[in-house]
Amino acid sequence: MKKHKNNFKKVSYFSKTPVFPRFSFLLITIVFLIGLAAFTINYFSHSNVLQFFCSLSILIMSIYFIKSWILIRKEYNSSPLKKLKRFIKENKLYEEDIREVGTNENGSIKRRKIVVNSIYFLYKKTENNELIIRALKRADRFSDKANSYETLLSALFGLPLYKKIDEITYCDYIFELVPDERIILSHNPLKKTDTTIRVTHKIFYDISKVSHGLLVGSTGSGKSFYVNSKILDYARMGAELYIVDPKSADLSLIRFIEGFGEKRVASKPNQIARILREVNEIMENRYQKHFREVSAFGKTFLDFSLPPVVIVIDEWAAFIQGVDKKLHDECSRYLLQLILKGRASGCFVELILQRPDTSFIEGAVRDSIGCRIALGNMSKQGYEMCFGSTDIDYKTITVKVGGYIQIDGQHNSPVYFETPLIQNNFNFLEELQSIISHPLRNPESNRNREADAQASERSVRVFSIN
Ligand SMILES: Nc1ncnc2c1ncn2[C@@H]1O[C@H](COP(=O)(O)OP(=O)(O)OP(=O)(O)O)[C@@H](O)[C@H]1O
Repeated sequence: MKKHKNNFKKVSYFSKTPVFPRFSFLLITIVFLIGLAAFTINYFSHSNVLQFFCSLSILIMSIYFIKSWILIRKEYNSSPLKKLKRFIKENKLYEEDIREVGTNENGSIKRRKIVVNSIYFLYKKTENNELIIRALKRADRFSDKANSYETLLSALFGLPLYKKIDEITYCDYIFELVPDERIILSHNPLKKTDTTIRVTHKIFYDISKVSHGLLVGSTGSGKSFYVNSKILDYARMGAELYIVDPKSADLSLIRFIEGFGEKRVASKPNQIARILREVNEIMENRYQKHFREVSAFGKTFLDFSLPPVVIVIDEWAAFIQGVDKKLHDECSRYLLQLILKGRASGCFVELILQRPDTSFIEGAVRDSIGCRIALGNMSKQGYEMCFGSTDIDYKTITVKVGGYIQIDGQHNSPVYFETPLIQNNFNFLEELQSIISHPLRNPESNRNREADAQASERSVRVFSIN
């Protein structure tokens, strides 16, 4: 079996069984015969001690070899190589042709069916415990169907398909050997701060590389619970949080937490516009102060110890539809600026929508959002508006907190995941309060926090003059 580039191993109809499993039976037989010969010689010798030790070592050796042989065969039989070879044969993924192979005794031409072409698969197991099966598209009769084996391959390996990536020259089927697990939210004493958002045990990202979030889902799909877990992650990294909750629902209760109040939590249109303006002002102020010189090239807010500033906006569509044109245009402009310009300065938007609609969020803006999530079942158009057009078959979501996620730089198509579990005894507001008042919350950025506060106060003054 040939090794392909990127550590892939190649399998086709023509692949041979590797040497060890192929000759292991022969090896065992040889060992057994040697043992038998030794036993016979030993039997006819007259020393009892020699007889005993010889018999014992023969017995141990035989057991060891038989066990190794069973293990090798077992490993080989369950290997992707053996399974894919069987798959190719049973599904006739090869081409035969009748060829002349000589002459018969009576002089007539001898013909035989021989295999002339086969589908080619590559496979590898990754460090993340994923099994990648790659069906090659070699411009032959197997190319058209290379992207249609998900059900068969799932059955072959007894694993659900995790991801499928359809490219011009190949189609990758990715299976998780160790399934991902949900995080269980629990009281988590702050030990150190970093800029990671944790989604599941396997899925997480750094906000300095992946900025902004879009969360879409119908009512009851788990959006608010999921955004709570994101808010805690942001709070742990020392972020300055602003909450926009036009429905005055659960999120607006954050105003009762010390340090939030009406200044940071808005429900009424004018308050919402003020908060959006304030965060824009902070962003512009940071650009003026830190990013004007050429030395700032390639730097981000982390290089200047600036805390992230995050604005969480629940039900953007409901809000923007219900305001007059002036406010609509103003708020839309602020949102757009933040999404397009916010990353380097550390100003981020977490946008929550009941359904993705291009009238609320345009394709180009959506594409600037690094982490996009659709919770619950959605129509094809719904998925398309959230992730752009992809070639994946979204499975029916039966678990309430299940959905699809696509993170820039990590996934080139959406993958299934389940949001962190929030148990009944977990008190989100208490946890947020304990994080916010923790002394470890990014002490070195306090100075910059003050500068931001001055900027936002200036913005409030401008707003009240307006
Ligand atoms: N991560 C979770 N852990 C535990 N329970 C959850 C989780 N997510 C959702 N639920 C359950 O589902 C219910 C609905 O979730 P949630 O309120 O987050 O939905 P939603 O999408 O925000 O709905 P709406 O748009 O109506 O506000 C919750 O009250 C809770 O019982």
